[in-house]
Amino acid sequence: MSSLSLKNLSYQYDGQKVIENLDLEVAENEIVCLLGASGCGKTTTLKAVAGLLTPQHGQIVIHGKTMSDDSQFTEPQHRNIGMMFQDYALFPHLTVAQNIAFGLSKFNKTDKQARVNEMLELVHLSEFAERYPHELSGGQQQRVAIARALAYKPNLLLLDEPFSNIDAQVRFQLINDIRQIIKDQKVSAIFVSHSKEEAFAFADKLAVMHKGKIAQLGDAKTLFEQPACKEVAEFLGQGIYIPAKAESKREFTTSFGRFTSTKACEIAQGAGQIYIRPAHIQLENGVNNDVEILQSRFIGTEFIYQIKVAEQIIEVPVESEHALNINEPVTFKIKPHAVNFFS
Ligand SMILES: Nc1ncnc2c1ncn2[C@@H]1O[C@H](COP(=O)(O)OP(=O)(O)OP(=O)(O)O)[C@@H](O)[C@H]1O
Repeated sequence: MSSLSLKNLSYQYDGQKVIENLDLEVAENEIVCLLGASGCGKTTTLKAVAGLLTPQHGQIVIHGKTMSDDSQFTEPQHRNIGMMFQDYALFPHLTVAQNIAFGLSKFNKTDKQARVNEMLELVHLSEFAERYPHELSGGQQQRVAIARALAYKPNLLLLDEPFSNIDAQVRFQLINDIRQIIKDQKVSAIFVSHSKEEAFAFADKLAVMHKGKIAQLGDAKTLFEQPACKEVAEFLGQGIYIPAKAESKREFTTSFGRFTSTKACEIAQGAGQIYIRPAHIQLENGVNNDVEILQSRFIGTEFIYQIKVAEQIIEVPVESEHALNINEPVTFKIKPHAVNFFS
């Protein structure tokens, strides 16, 4: 059974369509990241799942129970969902232990104390039980928030930009810790982020949103290597489009020469474009084939060259030992890789 199933979900604010016929399935114990450009409807989707707004159309099913469809609506407090938002929303006048105990009103005193202790241990904050939120670091506050969200054993956890206030230096350690906590508790989670690096580190699957729909759902490697559309390709990493003709599923002709993909591209047919990421570009001194070096900078182990090619600008790293002589002609080559072709 899916943990969460969204079917044909639509939502509009004052006539402005934000989510349109959105479908999404989250499996049990799976962490899915809603990823996409600002304003594409990520938070609105999360709020609809939480029951904080009422979709105009569609169905929301959590663990086999319909929470919302055209004829019914379950209030947020009856959805058994844990929520965590970017400001953590801890109660400043309550201690860490009291914050975690907050949602446990249905537990008796002994069970409540046992569950709070269990959660404190889980997030490694037992010795901070009597502190107040302002006496904790950002990462510790966030661990309290996750402990509170998990304390009453929710069916589903919703996290909106949970790592955005965390210092970059500790962020990835914390992401690993919290991922492990969620996995240990065998809860499914939907997580909203702007950052693909966070999504790659935290989620099992990514759901890239575009114009109120899920453009593609899959694991990070699949989305990165086989994006279903230009929006997904571009969102997951910068690149440039090179006009190309598919001679077969593997052979492509471009103005930079003939090129063989390392993997068959099933949709390749006729004239189109291939999407080239910096890692697929090889620059070397030789004959200039319509590439212009705009800038170069040294960043330690490599040089970064900003180049203009096919009327687009891209930054390409080159290891120091292969540094270019930028006063001489430069050749643009496409390295062997699994091609992304768009017709
Ligand atoms: N209460 C509201 N009233 C009217 N429009 C709203 C409201 N909340 C959000 N919107 C609009 O709905 C669209 C989607 O908003 P949403 O917050 O879901 O986007 P998002 O993908 O989470 O964006 P971000 O990444 O910037 O947080 C945006 O165009 C936003 O301006």
